[in-house]
Amino acid sequence: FAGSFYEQYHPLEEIYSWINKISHEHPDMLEIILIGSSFEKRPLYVLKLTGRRNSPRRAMWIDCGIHSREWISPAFCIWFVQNAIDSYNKNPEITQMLDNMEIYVLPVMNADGYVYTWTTRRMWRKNRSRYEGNNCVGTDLNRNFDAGWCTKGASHDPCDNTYCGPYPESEPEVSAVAKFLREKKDSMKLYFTIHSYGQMLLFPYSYSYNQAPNHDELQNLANEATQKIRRYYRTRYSSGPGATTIYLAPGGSDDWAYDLGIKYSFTIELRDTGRYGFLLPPQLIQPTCLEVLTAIKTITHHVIENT
Ligand SMILES: NCCCCC[C@@H](C[SeH])C(=O)O
Ligand SMILES: [Zn+2]
Ligand SMILES: [Zn+2]
Repeated sequence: FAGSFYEQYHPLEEIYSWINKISHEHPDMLEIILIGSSFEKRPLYVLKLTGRRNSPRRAMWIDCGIHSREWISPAFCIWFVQNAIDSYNKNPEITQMLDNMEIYVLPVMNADGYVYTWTTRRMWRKNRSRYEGNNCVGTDLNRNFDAGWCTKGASHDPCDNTYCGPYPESEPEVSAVAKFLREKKDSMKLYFTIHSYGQMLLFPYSYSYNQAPNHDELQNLANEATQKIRRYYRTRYSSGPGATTIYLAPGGSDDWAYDLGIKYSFTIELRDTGRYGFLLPPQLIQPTCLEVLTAIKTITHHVIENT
C-alpha cells in the first residue's frame, strides 16, 4: 500500500474530485473559484483557503502544475491544502498564516498538459494549444506572461520547449491567472509558483540581470528559508535571482507578479537535483512537501510582519 492519498500522484480527474470532496468537508475554510478554462476547455479551479476568524486583509497565491511533467508540483499544492486544514489551531505558524491571509491555491494550472503526461508523453512540459500555421503544439506557460516577453531565454519557434506563444497572455491558462491576480492586486502580498526540479528558491528577475528594488530583502529572506531547510531536513536548496541562479527566462509568472506590485514573489524548484528529476518517486512526496512548507512558513511570517 503506497501510503495515503497525499503520498501518491493522481490523474486530473482524481484531483478534481479531491477538490470537490475537501471543499465539501471544510466549507468554513475552503471555497472553490472557477477562474477560467484551459485551451481544451478544462476548468481551472482555485481553492480559496482561510481561517475561521475575522476576514484577513492580505492575500497570497500559490500555483502548481504550470509545467505538466513536474508532477511533484500539483502533489505539493494538494498536500499543502490538506496539511493547512489539519494544522489549523494546532500549529501556531499555520494558524497565523490562515488568520492573516486569504490563500489562493491553483493545483493544476496546465490542465491539458497534465492529462497529456498521463495519457501520451510523460515528459511533456508546455500546454496543448495549437495555432494556424504552427507545425508544433504547445506554448511554455512560463514564457507567456507579459514580462520581458520573448526576449533572450525564450523562443519564437513553436517546436521549442520554451516557445513564448504568438503574443503575451495568448494562452487561456495564463490570461485566466493574470486576470485574477490583476483583480486582487491591492490585497495580494505574496506570490509562489511551484516547479521542479533543482532544489532552488528563486526570485525576480529572470527576464534580465537587473536587481529587483528589494533584492537584499528577498535574498536575506530566501537565505533564511533555505538555511532552515538545511538545518531541519539536511537538504540543500540554492537561492537567488532567477537570471543568475538558474538561467535567463523571460515571460515568467513570478517576474510578472512582481512588476504587477507583488513585491514578495518566488519560484520554488522542488526536489531533486537530477537523480530522478521529473520522475520523483511517490515516497519522496512527503519529505519534499515538509521541507518546502518550512520555507513557505518562514517567508509568509515575514510578509505578515512587513505588510
Ligand atoms: N520565472 C522564471 C524563473 C526561473 C526559471 C524557472 C523554470 C522552472 Se521549470 C523555467 O520556467 O524554466
Ligand atoms: Zn517548471
Ligand atoms: Zn524546473
